[in-house]
Amino acid sequence: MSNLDDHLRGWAPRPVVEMDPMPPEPAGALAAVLETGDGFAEGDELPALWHWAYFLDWPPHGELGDDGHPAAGHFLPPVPDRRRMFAGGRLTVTRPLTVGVPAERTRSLGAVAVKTGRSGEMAFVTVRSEYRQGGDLRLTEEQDYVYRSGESTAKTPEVARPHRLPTSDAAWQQSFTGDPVRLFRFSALTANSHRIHYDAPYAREVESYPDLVVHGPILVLLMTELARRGIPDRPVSNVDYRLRRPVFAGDPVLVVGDPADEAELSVRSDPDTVHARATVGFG
Ligand SMILES: C/C(=C\C(=O)SCCNC(=O)CCNC(=O)[C@H](O)C(C)(C)COP(=O)(O)OP(=O)(O)OC[C@H]1O[C@@H](n2cnc3c(N)ncnc32)[C@H](O)[C@@H]1OP(=O)(O)O)C(=O)O
Repeated sequence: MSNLDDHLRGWAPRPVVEMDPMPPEPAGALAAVLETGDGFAEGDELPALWHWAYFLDWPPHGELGDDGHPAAGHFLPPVPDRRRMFAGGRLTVTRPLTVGVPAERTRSLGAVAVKTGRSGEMAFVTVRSEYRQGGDLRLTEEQDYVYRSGESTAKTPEVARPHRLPTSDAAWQQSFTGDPVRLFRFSALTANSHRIHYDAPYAREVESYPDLVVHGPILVLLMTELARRGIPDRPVSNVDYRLRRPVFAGDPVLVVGDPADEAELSVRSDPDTVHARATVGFG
């Protein structure tokens, strides 16, 4: 049995129910950070995945670890020297959430799996969430987090840093380069205080990344938004995504996709490296 299996044996956090009044302001702030041009008022539908700006955790400062993440948390696994990344997830939209209507979220532990990849032993922890308004199920979501234990060495498989955009003949294309100000604003908007996203000396010297790490949720939102704008007359009904390689601040990437009932999107850099993939379905 592996080290991580030892630490995770018997870990079984109970489900947690939380409420959020769902005011328009966080959606408006996310529109500003992503530059979508959307405005929100009470009664508007929230686009798929924009609930990531709601139900935020703000633990007291003294409860944060050296990495800026909460030192302990209900769905944070008991792994020593825990290092976490967002690895993937799935969303099903039964009906979009309505801005201005209080929502209830029930979170529970889904799968826990220890796997060995190119970067060594990792624990994949899936957190399942159901979102309801007025008692009706609106969203069902699973999010996969990957946890490693111990000192960081060369955790990212070697890949050349991209300097220019790849070419593509995809119907949908959008270029993106993460910069420290946008990353800082997204961290604030999602209450994500992990230092890899806004503290460059920490990201380089402690976690051995070449630069600030672009939040996985930004990449997933860029793909989902490209699809939402590509087929504006059909609502997004499901999103399935996986984050494969980190994107670093200053590195240009191209978000691409083609229209389909189940549209395939990706975030790519040159040389032809896939950083993230998503399948977006429409109702
Ligand atoms: C928010 C937030 C944090 C962040 O935003 S962090 C920045 C965003 N996240 C990333 O940049 C992650 C990028 N991805 C990676 O670094 C790697 O893909 C990862 C997840 C470390 C895995 O890489 P490996 O090369 O070590 O692993 P393999 O590709 O060889 O796969 C090994 C087995 O693992 C399975 N697997 C891979 N990805 C997933 C996944 N998303 N879900 C479930 N399972 C996964 C893969 O299938 C292999 O399994 P086998 O059974 O086939 O062995 C914040 O903290 O809140």
